[in-house]
Amino acid sequence: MQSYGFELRLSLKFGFVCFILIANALAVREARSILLIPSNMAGALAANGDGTVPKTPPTPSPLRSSKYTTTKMRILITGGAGFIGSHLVDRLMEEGTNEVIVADNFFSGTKDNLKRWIGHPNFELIRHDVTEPLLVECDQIYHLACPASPIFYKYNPVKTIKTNVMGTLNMLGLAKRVGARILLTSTSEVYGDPLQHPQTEEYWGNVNPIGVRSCYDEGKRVAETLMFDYHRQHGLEIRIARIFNTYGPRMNIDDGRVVSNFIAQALRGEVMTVQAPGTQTRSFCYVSDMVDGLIKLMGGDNTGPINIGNPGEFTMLELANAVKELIEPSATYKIVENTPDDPRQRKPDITKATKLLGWAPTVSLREGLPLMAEDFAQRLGVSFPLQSPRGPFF
Ligand SMILES: NC(=O)c1ccc[n+]([C@@H]2O[C@H](COP(=O)([O-])OP(=O)(O)OC[C@H]3O[C@@H](n4cnc5c(N)ncnc54)[C@H](O)[C@@H]3O)[C@@H](O)[C@H]2O)c1
Ligand SMILES: O=c1ccn([C@@H]2O[C@H](COP(=O)(O)OP(=O)(O)O[C@H]3OC[C@@H](O)[C@H](O)[C@H]3O)[C@@H](O)[C@H]2O)c(=O)[nH]1
Repeated sequence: MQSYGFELRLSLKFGFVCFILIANALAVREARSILLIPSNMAGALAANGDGTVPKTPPTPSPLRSSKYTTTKMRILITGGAGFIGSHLVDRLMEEGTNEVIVADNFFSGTKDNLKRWIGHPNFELIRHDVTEPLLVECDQIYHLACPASPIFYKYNPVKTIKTNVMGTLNMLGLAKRVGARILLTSTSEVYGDPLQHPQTEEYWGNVNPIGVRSCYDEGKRVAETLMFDYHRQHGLEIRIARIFNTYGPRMNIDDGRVVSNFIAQALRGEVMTVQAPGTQTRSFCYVSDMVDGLIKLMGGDNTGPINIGNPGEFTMLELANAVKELIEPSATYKIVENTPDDPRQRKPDITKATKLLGWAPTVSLREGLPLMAEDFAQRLGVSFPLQSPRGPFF
């Protein structure tokens, strides 16, 4: 009897130990299943690496895939009546395979910049403010609408930030609706007064959030944020160009930017206004190089942001001397007061543009300045003998 009791106690103990072990194993597996990522998700998270699951892009209009109706590429350019935009229109229209639609409110652009194309069967011009929604069937959107000159964007700062935020939201909504690829012309100003020099796209910037330039600098930063949020959330095909200072024919003569100011002042026989200290630097990209870069970015596979600019860096005093030498030898300059928050230095690192887009600027300052001066002279009704460039200036 005693041995029977012993055996019973032993088997009860053994059973209890087994129960504990099994319960423990189940608890551990349950805990792990809560923590472990389900296998079907693992790939997705790995794909984005940021916890979001990639979305398929919105479907384009059925016309895009129609077999019998051959449509041209329908390209919307907001801000297409402006300086860069009108050169982009020229290039896309000259390709002959596109239908181009410009939406512009003519705040800083003019119809005059587009007179060559008005009435052309593949061209349409709409007077439209992008802070209001726009419904247009299209395949690509170049979103350039925003005043670029500090004089213009500081004129109505609230409107400038509305244009950058609401305007970009409206264009992203349109792109999502019609399944269009959208390119934003952002700016080197997203780096603010850079502490990194030259600036790479990984640099987060040094921007004053409440200054007189913030409507533009922060507006463009928010525009970039919105572009990436639509990309991550809706799978939109986005492209972001961070454009550095660009110059060339068709800039507003009274635009207030440094190259247009110096050339107009020299041609008019006025003293060039070098804003203090004059040792601050910029890098200038000729407009035809800029347009090449934008088209390559839109046609490529990289979302960006990608710096597009000319790494040739020089001070404002050097620029004034270049205008004196190349445009008007009798020109003189004076140092005048600068505006708040003016960046002290700016120079693009264009490694990504070169490697990913196969792009690099081709027009030197020495070649570009006279071409711009010839355009200004003709528009100002003054004579300007175009001197042949005497070798690369920078
Ligand atoms: N030129 C540069 O050095 C430079 C540098 C960096 C970034 N960018 C960017 O490139 C783009 C074009 O610059 P740009 O030099 O041709 O300037 P721009 O002022 O000549 O052209 C801007 C165009 O947008 C239009 N526009 C402005 N607000 C609008 C609105 N709310 N709705 C519709 N149209 C509107 C203007 O009328 C103008 O035609 C801008 O987005 C600018 O921020 C330019
Ligand atoms: O008459 C002038 C005008 C400007 N300047 C100086 O020239 C430098 C460049 O000023 P600009 O107004 O031409 O242009 P910014 O560099 O301020 O902005 C420019 O580049 C960034 C883009 O996003 C902007 O759209 C473009 O305007 C500044 O240091 C300014 O102080 C002068 O010395 N004299």
